[in-house]
Amino acid sequence: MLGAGSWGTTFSKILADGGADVTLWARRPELAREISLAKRNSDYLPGINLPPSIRATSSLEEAVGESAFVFVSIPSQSLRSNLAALAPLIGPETVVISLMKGVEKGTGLRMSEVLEQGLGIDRDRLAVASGPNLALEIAKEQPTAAVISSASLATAEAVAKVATNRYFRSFVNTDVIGTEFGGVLKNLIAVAIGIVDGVGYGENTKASILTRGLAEMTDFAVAYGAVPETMSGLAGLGDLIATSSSPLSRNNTAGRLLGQGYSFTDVVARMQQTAEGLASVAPILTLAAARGVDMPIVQQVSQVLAGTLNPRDIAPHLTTDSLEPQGERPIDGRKNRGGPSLRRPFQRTLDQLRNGGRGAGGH
Ligand SMILES: NC(=O)C1=CN([C@@H]2O[C@H](COP(=O)(O)OP(=O)(O)OC[C@H]3O[C@@H](n4cnc5c(N)ncnc54)[C@H](OP(=O)(O)O)[C@@H]3O)[C@@H](O)[C@H]2O)C=CC1
Ligand SMILES: O=C(CO)COP(=O)(O)O
Repeated sequence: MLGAGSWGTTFSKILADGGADVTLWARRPELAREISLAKRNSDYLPGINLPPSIRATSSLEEAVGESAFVFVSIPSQSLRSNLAALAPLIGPETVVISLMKGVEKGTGLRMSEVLEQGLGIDRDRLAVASGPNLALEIAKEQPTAAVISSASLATAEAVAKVATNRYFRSFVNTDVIGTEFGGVLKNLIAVAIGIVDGVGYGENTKASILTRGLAEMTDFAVAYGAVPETMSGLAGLGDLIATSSSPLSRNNTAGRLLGQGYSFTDVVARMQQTAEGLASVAPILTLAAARGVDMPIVQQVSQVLAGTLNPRDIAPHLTTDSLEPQGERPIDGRKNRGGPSLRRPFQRTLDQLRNGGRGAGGH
């Protein structure tokens, strides 16, 4: 496991409790020592006892060793700078799994794409893990599910097998794009929910943003090739609910501080852990513009971050001039407007009545 923050350490516990032999890489030798000797990570998981079998080291070479699986859990924006040192250590059969939920600033690449580029390994040996996975709850062994996704189903299944234990269950899919974007996009909606929470707005506002946020996430992910159903699964809706409703979420917390009137600079200074959503807003809006996807919620989050929109005025679900229920539709990626799911059958019935039962347009 590369990265001894809250998620890397918790995921190491998941793996060790499932019977795997785990070595954790912490870039600070003193943290590696604490984990190895005291079986504690007091910086990131205070009060949690780690499995006795977990070892930690500050040597990347020692951590990777002959491992069959290399999990990566560091902040997204720092991934690329670590790959030059990692690439020569990865064996020809090693499977590399991203636990990260961000896109790279500047390139807009997903983490599995950065890994593919930087390590030069085949997609079939890459996987991503995502889902409603607040680290501290899992570290306390509260029952949780996740999704492991890979272009190769066999790879996803092999990873899911090691990432399953008595309190943690991994499901599989092959929709890497949807699984990965689900984890990125829900962070942005969780920031928006945090903002309105910080302002003091209530459940109607939050439910409106949550619901419209899911539609926005689905439009974006489908435009980039995701399977729509992934957004209504653990990596989409599941993670959106967990992250938007928990004070444990750093993205939600960052949003709440913004809603309380702190500036972006103040929020970053106050956050002791990674809030990925803050760095992903700009690249996601660039990607959305490139495919013509409308993202009013993420747009307004970006304006609050820039200080150009007062958090009290955030109402992204009200920013349309049209009275049509824009984009309102079942979570299947198709809009109702002119779409077949709701309007067509009703239209046909009216036309049939008008035409004496001969159907729309006389057909
Ligand atoms: N925490 C959670 O509940 C979950 C987090 N995730 C994702 O996991 C990823 C990691 O997050 P998380 O563990 O929470 O973050 P934390 O802030 O808790 O930990 C970050 C870790 O990365 C290390 N790190 C920071 N900068 C660098 C760098 N430049 N090079 C190498 N290592 C670095 C830190 O080391 P140091 O201590 O020395 O600074 C620390 O070990 C994120 O993408 C997040 O979205 C996914 C699911 C759940
Ligand atoms: O990804 C997470 C839960 O699934 C963790 O969310 P935060 O990064 O907002 O804490």
